[in-house]
This record gives sequence, structure tokens and C-alpha cells, in this order.
Amino acid sequence: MGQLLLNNVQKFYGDYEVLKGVQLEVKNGEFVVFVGPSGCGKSTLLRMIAGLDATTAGDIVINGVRVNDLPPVKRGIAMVFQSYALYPHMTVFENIAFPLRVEKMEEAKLKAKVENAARILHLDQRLQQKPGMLSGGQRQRVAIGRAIVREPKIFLFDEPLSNLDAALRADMRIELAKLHRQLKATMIYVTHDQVEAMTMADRIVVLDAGNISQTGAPLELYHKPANQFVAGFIGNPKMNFLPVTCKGVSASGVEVDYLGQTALLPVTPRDSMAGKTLTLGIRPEHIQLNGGDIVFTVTPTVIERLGANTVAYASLNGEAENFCAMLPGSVGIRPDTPVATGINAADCHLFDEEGIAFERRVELTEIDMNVINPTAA
Ligand SMILES: Nc1ncnc2c1ncn2[C@@H]1O[C@H](COP(=O)(O)OP(=O)(O)OP(=O)(O)O)[C@@H](O)[C@H]1O
Repeated sequence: MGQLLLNNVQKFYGDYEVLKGVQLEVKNGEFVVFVGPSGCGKSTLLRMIAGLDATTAGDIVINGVRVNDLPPVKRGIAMVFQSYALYPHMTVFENIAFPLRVEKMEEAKLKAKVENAARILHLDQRLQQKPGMLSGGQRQRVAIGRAIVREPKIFLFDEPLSNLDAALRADMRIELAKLHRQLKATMIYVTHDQVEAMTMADRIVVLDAGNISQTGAPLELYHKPANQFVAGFIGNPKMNFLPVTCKGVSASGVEVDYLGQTALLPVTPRDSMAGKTLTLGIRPEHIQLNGGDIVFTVTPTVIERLGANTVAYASLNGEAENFCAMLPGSVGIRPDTPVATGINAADCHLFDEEGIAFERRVELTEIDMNVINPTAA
């Protein structure tokens, strides 16, 4: 079992503050994913939990014990890196067994543990091979096997799939999700790939320039992003942002004007908003061709026909490719030919001048909130 508490964790490199007081609790059995753009500090945070980087201030607490001053091997964690870090001259068996050999574990016990990990990871037939004979995905499984045999309190993954091609990455995502279910272990996973975060996490932690911007279940972040940064980061293709003017508020929401059209957005209003410039957010998958509460004409420049849907990158109000629409199925739209599109007020997000979201009045389902409690199974 592994619980983690990060209490006001800070990191400076010289004068540069990389992490600005991170506060986070990870429950036993949770799969938590840290996401954020390059340089936001996610790897640094993971390395500090592992004990590979020193913490400038704050507490890192694992299962109730402050571990700031403990070396990595004493923290009860195992880390899997992007570069598999395997020993090329050793067999798969010996690579997986390595941490147990360091512990001087008795041979029969060691063999049983390695074979068990190999079975979980479908490496049983590969134990006598050297890493050079394995595919990228198999090598990463060996690295994960080496983590499993240590039976850590917490698994840490630092972008473990980014060296794999797209198809293998998708397969390994499924493998890791299954592994988490099977081991019921606490896992913390760093990636800049929001699809990995959305598909694997019980809870996503979005980092922005050394601060936690929002934490929540994947679909909670999708439906109720706290701010424009999270709204733009979660969801693929990215959310569109349009400037609107606030016309007024009522009990049922905020009335906005977009190029002379008025729509009532079902969000919780705030005081003295009339006349302010706000930002309307609309996801590409919520653009439609058959009218809506607000309609406008866009001119597609690039069209991606993916079979299940059609993605159009378009120019809106003369700005090239500043707009993206994802339409279901195959749609007969053409590059450079204007097309009428529309959006519904209920699908819109609204952000203030600081980029803070107005609370949307959408009911989240139990699935949206990931109520499947990993610790209850
Ligand atoms: N050893 C170091 N010395 C000085 N600055 C560092 C060091 N390690 C990281 N940094 C800086 O700290 C910031 C955060 O780095 P970090 O590797 O944690 O980012 P990240 O979010 O994991 O990014 P990426 O997705 O690109 O790996 C970056 O600006 C980086 O340049």
C-alpha cells in the first residue's frame, strides 16, 4: 500500500523557482497522472518524490513518514524511465532480477518473483533473451518487471511510452491500465500526452509553470476545466476560443454577444459583468453544420478525413487556421469553400479576463467523476 502527501513542495534551481509550493494527496491504489507542457516541472516533481532530486522546501510524506532525507532505495518506490535503462549484456531474467540480487535475496524466492512478474507482463518466453533481441515495447515491459519485483509502495513512471511508435503506445496504455487493476498499486505517471492522461488516470494533475492548475477525474477536467489553460490542454483537438462581450446576467446564466448574435450561456454569473470582454470556449466536437444558438461561417484550409470523423482546420474572421471543427463521419466539405457552422449555448465554456472559468451548470455523471474507486475492489 502507498499513500503520498506533498506538502507545500518547492524546488529552486539557483534563483529559478521550478515548483512553487505543490500541495497534493495521492490515495492508496490511485493512478495519478501529472500532465503539463514542456518545462512545467512534472519530471522534477517525480524525481523529487523518488529522491533523485533534493527538495528545496516542503515535505514529501509516504505512508505517514517524511522521506525528504531518505535516499531513493529507502523510500519504497520504483521508477520506470523513458530510456528503459536495461543492462544489454544481461538476460531479461537477470535484468528483472537485478534489484533482488542487490538485496541478496535467496535464489528460490528470487526466481519465483521474477517468473511471476514475467507472467504478468507476458515475458515468460523471453526470459533467456538479451534486451537487444526485444522490441521497444518488450524492453519497456522488462523495465516495468524490474519495478514490479521490488513490490514498491508507489510506482513512478516518467514518460515511459514516449520512445514507442503510436500503435505500440496505444497497446502499452492498455497493458499499463490492466497492470494497475491487477496489482492495485499506487501509480504516479508523468506525460505530456493528454491522451495517455485521459485514458489511464483515475485523477489527472495539470501543472502549469510550477503550480497545480487543476486536479480531477479526466472527464471532470474535460467538462469543467477550472481555467482557460486546462481547457486548452485537455481535449484533442484543442478547444476553440472566441472573444465575446457580456450583455448581462440573469438567474439562468450569462448573456453574451458574438458578432451581433446573443446567446444565454448556462453558467453561474458573477457581479458587475456587463460590458466586459470574456472568452467563449467551444470544443471542436461541439461544432455542427445545422444551425445553433450562435452561427458563423468558416473557411476550411486543411481537412483531415479520419473515417469515424472529419477534422477541419479553418479560418474564422479572416484568421488562418485559428478554428477547428470535428464533425462526425464523412462530411462533404472542401478546402477554401466557406461553410456555415453553429454552436449551442449548452456546450459553451466561458472564461473571464484572467482566464478563470465560470462554473458550468452541467451535471456530471458517476462515470465522469470516476467513482469506480480503485481502493474498494
Ligand atoms: N538540473 C537542472 N538545473 C537547472 N534547471 C533545471 C534542471 N532540471 C530541470 N531544470 C529546469 O526546470 C524546469 C522544469 O523541468 P522538468 O524537466 O521538470 O520539466 P517537464 O515538465 O518534465 O518538461 P518535459 O516534458 O520537457 O520533460 C525547466 O525549465 C528545466 O529547464
